[in-house]
Amino acid sequence: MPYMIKTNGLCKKYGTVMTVKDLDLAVPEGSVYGFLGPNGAGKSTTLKLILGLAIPTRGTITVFGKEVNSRSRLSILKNIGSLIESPSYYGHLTGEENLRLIQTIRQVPDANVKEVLQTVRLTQQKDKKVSHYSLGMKQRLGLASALLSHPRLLILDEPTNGLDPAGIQEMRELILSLPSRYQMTVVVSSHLLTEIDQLASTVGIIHKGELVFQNSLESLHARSSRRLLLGTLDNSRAANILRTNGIAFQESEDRIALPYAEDEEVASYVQLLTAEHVGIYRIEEDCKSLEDIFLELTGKAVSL
Ligand SMILES: Nc1ncnc2c1ncn2[C@@H]1O[C@H](COP(=O)(O)OP(=O)(O)OP(=O)(O)O)[C@@H](O)[C@H]1O
Repeated sequence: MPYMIKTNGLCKKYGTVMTVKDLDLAVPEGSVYGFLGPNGAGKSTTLKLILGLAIPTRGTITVFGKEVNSRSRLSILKNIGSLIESPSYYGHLTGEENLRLIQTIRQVPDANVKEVLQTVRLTQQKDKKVSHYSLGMKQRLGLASALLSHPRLLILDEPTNGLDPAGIQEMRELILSLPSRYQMTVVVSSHLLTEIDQLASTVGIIHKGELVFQNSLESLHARSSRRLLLGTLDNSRAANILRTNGIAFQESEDRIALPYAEDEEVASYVQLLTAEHVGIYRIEEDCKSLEDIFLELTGKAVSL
């Protein structure tokens, strides 16, 4: 699979603390890569390393198949759009005027300004002063300036932070439309599982600077397997009987957890246990949620 970004053993130390540890990121071309982790996990640091805004302590970064170093950095950066921390603007200028300034500096075709304003749905407000923009509008203007030169790679650090629900929804729809509209790869970081769940095709989960999961969103979902929880009056006897009969199970708090089974199989478990006089008072179906999986991976409750 062709990758837009690959990092190899990437490390960043601040003082004595290893903020990013041995990170092997692999961002497939054309994907929306959701970079998920609790606050302080090292997401922003990693993104800054990729953008050359911080220097790795160890390890390598490859973007567009080229290793990022002091010589290649500028030519690589030309093809990356980014939105990291709050973008700064001239408040006394309009949205369009701000974009025109960037367009001139970056020597991007004139027509791109109109086009990106449309993409981020700011055409109607292009003549308003930016100081009168809402936070959501400012964030969309930031996205517009990141898109101005039609980069092949877009890096967005917590792009919905601080937005209201309508702003979040708008930003989400926008991000989802980008890969096909511009044939670009998007990396988007968030501490919100639900957000990544709605945006990403590939997910990387970082915890305390380490990558604890990296795969497709489907494979993350596949971990949320269904199972059966059995409540019996004597769990240790029930466990012995199941074990003797070669039935796989796990003891889970005050329940016995069995892999999901069809009706007849469930009936046979009941028969087996009741024949041995183990009282069954409850059978329930349970599905490990994405939150449970996140908790397993990071040992930390997820924000929703
Ligand atoms: N320039 C710096 N100097 C020293 N420590 C830093 C620096 N930048 C980040 N850190 C520390 O590195 C750790 C990871 O920070 P980082 O901003 O990468 O996390 P994050 O996952 O993006 O979280 P958040 O969503 O809270 O920004 C934090 O403990 C932070 O204090």
